[in-house]
Amino acid sequence: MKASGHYGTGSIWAVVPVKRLAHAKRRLSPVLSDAQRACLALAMFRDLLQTLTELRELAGIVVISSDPLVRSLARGSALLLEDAQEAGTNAAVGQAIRFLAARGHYDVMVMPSDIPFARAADLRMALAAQQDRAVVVASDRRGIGTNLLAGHGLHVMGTCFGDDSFRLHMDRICSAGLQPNILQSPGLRWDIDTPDDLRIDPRLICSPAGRRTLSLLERFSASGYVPTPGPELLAPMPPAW
Ligand SMILES: Nc1nc2c(ncn2[C@@H]2O[C@H](COP(=O)(O)OP(=O)(O)OP(=O)(O)O)[C@@H](O)[C@H]2O)c(=O)[nH]1
Ligand SMILES: O=C(O)[C@H](O)COP(=O)(O)O
Repeated sequence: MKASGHYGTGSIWAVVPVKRLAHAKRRLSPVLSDAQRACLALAMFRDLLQTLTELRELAGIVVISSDPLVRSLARGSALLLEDAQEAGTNAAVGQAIRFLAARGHYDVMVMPSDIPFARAADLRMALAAQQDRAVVVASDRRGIGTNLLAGHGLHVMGTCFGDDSFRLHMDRICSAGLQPNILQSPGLRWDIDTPDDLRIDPRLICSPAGRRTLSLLERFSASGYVPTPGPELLAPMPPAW
């Protein structure tokens, strides 16, 4: 494929849709200003992109966005697709996975841009779990949303990101006669959607992933916009990490 971007040795393409920053994270508007939400969305995306670029096991990364800043920061690491419609997550993801399928790339790993704590090890697990006729799914920590969906031929199955997406994806995988492979990993479970999600799990604080996001949240908290994190935030990671 002829385009700028990051190209590894594998066959699976990572796909990340990114909304225009000015419209991002509306559910955080009770606690963060417009500018803060845009900065947070950008920090989370950059953390995830950095981790993805460490994964030589990927074929490459596709970022689909109309946001000029997102596009300029991703240039050089990802293949950029313009999201002219801006018609929501599924439309953007659909465009990206059809683009790849049309070029003979059927293996994809789709993630929202708000999972900054996803570690390279988590994503490697997802890549390894993606086998023939298996679709890998990781939910958010509430078991309601989908933080990762990976499989072969997802452009045929389609995606159902949005309300209750984990259940909808599971239904769709089963109806398609595919095998759901559910991935449980703390780094993948923590997306940041609501004010409650800003109280970051202490186990994530020492994670190698999410550094920009954490440092931004610390700055917000110092300026009094979000609840000040307690001392538990500095607790060491448990041995499992
Ligand atoms: N390219 C593109 N990405 C989108 C669009 N809508 C949402 N996304 C991305 O899809 C993922 C899930 O987005 P949402 O939950 O709808 O939006 P959000 O900004 O995370 O949060 P809210 O505004 O609070 O709903 C994130 O990576 C978004 O940036 C869109 O219209 N185009
Ligand atoms: O289920 C979903 O739609 C995903 O979790 C992505 O969206 P989010 O930004 O709401 O996490």
